[in-house]
Amino acid sequence: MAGVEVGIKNLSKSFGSANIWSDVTLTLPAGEVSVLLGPSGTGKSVLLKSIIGLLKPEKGSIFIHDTDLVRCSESKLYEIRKLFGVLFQDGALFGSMNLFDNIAFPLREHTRKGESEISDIVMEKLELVGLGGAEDKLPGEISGGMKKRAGLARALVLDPEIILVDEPDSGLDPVRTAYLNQLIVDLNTQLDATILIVTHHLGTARSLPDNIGMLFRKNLVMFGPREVLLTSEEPVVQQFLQGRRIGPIGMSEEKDSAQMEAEMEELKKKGGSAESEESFIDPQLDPTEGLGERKAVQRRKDRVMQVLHTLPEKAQTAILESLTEEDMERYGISKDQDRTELIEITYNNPPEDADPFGYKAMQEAEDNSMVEESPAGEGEGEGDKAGSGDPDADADARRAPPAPPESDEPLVGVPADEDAGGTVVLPQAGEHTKSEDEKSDEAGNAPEDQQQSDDSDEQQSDEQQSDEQQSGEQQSDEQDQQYHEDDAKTEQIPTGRGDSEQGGQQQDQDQQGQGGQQAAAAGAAGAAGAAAASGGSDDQPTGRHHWRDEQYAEQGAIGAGGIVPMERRSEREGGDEDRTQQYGQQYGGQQQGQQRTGREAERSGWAQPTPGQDAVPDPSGERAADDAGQGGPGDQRQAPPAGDGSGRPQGDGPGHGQQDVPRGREDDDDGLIGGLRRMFRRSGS
Ligand SMILES: Nc1ncnc2c1ncn2[C@@H]1O[C@H](COP(=O)(O)OP(=O)(O)OP(=O)(O)O)[C@@H](O)[C@H]1O
Repeated sequence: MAGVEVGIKNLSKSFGSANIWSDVTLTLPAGEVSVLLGPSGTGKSVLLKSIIGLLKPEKGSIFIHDTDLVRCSESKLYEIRKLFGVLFQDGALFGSMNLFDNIAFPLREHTRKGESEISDIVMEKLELVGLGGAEDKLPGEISGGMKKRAGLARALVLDPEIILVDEPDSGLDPVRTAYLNQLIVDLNTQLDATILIVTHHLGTARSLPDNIGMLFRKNLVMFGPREVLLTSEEPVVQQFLQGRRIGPIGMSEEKDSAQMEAEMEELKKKGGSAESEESFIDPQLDPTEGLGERKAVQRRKDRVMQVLHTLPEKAQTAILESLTEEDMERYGISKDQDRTELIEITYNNPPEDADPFGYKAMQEAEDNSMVEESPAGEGEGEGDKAGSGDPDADADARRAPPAPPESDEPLVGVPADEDAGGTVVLPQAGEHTKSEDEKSDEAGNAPEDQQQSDDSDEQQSDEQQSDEQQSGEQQSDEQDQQYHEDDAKTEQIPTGRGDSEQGGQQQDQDQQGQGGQQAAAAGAAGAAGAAAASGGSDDQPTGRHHWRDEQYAEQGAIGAGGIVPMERRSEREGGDEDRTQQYGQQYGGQQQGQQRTGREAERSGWAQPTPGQDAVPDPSGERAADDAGQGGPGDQRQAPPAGDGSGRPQGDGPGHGQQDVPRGREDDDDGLIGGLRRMFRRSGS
């Protein structure tokens, strides 16, 4: 069983007036490993927390199966979270529990397994991460690297289908990092889980993932197959991947154009060159011998071959060169076919059935979410009062019809700034300075807001800790009530089981200097979770809702949820098949009549030129808008979502997560692989 696809569309997140990122659109392909890069403070962790619903973006959608996490009810969110395993930056271990109990915690909380079974699972996971024999140690007695591995073991204990890992390699020595990376590849091989890793480690970024994305200047600069980023000519991507000082990224995230030009001049005077080193592609890590093949490899190849025509030439060349003889046979490419000619062919005759960006699927899901998830009883969407933390208000809100959208707000599921959404374009050096000023002016706030928000982190964490103390008593009662509101899973969860006590104990440990950072990580997630749950501002946690903080912190920090009962799993799988069929129907001819030009690539952020054009970014989106002939930058009616390059689920493929069979049918010329074959055969003859 493959992991679950995560579709993110036009997502925007701000804290107060400080925008963190806007219009982030990408797909984490089912069962593949993706890495998210970006300078410090660009909001990578915020994105991770948004994906598990610990933070609530103000715009956009996050689709898992057919549920939009941004708008779904709390109980639905709780359910979906069970699919996740999360490792936060500092492991977020309970300082007062030994490693065994830390790792056993989610099993004890969310399953009915007996102690002997729990013990087997815990020991197996400890062995897996190389911590066999350390089960009796307290977090305060082990190294940072061991804490990370223990956190990973805990994230894995419920066999998650989506694994989010925030900087697994920070503070680790290079050898341990290499081991950890190998472990992640092996896990992906064994679990076939969808994995997203935030990292600053270039070796990890180059050798581990199937896909790479990068956040910069409040945008997702790119997201796509690894070959695209690793061969990219975008200055910011090159600078980051080569770890150079010269380039758009400065000490405080970015430089203005004047500073950059001055640096270039200086460099030239010294006889240096501003040209970057030749980009190169490291081989991807293979699973440890004996584990078998990583299923994601073939799935990814199939997917990438369908979007080949949208990728920059260098990436296409790299992908074509990586094909084995078997692959060439699979896609109907003859051995003596010229690579340049192949690129021309894919460009001019893209596979007929491919819907590489899955825009329609997300649109459809959004429409469905308007119809299915808005009614009373679910309590989501704009004006959602359910989840406020007040059981009476929640009950009222669930009974009440959905509030009509405010005039300047989007309809549920439809981005307000449709014309500006979706396109990831790389702002030019200096442009950001201007737009930031403009934004600040518009909001009536100085750019220092961002700094203030940085500063508020610590303060928030302190406030939260004191909230934790105050809200301990209140927690048990309210938590009981909340759990009773949730459906069948209530039975699985022992209510109010000393959680506040654990929070208190952890804090004690922190005050003793043991695991302070862990608590901060868990606390931040919890604070955000509380706000997300209340549907209110997520940057100002209140004591009143604080019992939720701990609940969310646990869910977030400790594997993000409970085990999915078998009957629910089958429900989900069944539902998924239906959806796969639905996608198949949707896409059955959806793209056929659609014009496929360089516009798609251009819109996708790869800066792929139309023939005869230079590969220059289109920062304003004007050229793209011209091409589209209507709308503004990011006109979703014409353009696919930005740069995901991931290929949303296709009719007969595993893209939607539950089928192990390779995408496309092999024995005839139908399906997507058939389309690829026809395309190449046309050219080969
Ligand atoms: N709960 C919060 N309230 C207010 N601001 C926040 C909150 N969480 C994060 N931020 C702000 O969001 C911005 C992005 O933070 P984030 O931790 O996501 O960055 P990052 O890219 O992960 O950085 P790093 O690589 O250094 O870990 C920062 O300016 C941070 O101060």
